[in-house]
Amino acid sequence: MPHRKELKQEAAVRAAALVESGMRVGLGTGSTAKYAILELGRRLREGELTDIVGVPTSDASDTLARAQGIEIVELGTLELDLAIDGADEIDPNLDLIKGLGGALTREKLVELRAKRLVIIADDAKLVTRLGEKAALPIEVVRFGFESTLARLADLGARGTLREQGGQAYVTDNGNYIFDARFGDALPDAATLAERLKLTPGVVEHGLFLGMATQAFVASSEGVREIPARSRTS
Ligand SMILES: O=C[C@H](O)[C@H](O)[C@H](O)COP(=O)(O)O
Repeated sequence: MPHRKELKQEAAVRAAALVESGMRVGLGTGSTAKYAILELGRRLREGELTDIVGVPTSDASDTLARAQGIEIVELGTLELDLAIDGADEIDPNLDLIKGLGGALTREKLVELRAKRLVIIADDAKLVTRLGEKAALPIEVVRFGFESTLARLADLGARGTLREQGGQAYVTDNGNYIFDARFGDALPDAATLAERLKLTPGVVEHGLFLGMATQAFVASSEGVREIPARSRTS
């Protein structure tokens, strides 16, 4: 039976095959997106691809992509042909929870500029309802974060401020992350997403609704393509 790492790699290779010479590509973050960046590097080195530029969604992906010889450009107002990224949960509509790797804000900024968002994952990420397994990461500014967490509690969020090495985890943007739970699954994800955006102190949340256009999900039976659909946001 293939290891999770191999499944992630298989899904990533399928998505990276969609990249053509001359494309502008959003580069995701995490243990699955890493394989897509490595595969793009391989394709460039072996002459299968030329002239692509990448917009990374984290400092880690920026460093990895540069090491792979991918030309990096600023997001600015660029329109991207394609973005490839992992996810923490994928529901049957291709709505997602993202941000376990802490990169949700830049991921959303980059992936909203992409004509297509291709999600890569192993089958452990598939859920019937968002929030079944993963907490919802919410990025909050550090200033007065206690009062922001109190506002989130008023919305029904229970959870913890993310830590790393005994210290509060700090994102590439200098903020904290609150990993929120809302009971057994999220209530209405669209309503929750709106409320979170209206909460002072919240920078971004990990609900990616109507954004993914396609997914490659790997299991021991192979890679299943969840076909393209149009974006609604
Ligand atoms: O902030 C991190 C991202 O949203 C990742 O894409 C997500 O956490 C999935 O990561 P992984 O592929 O490591 O499971």
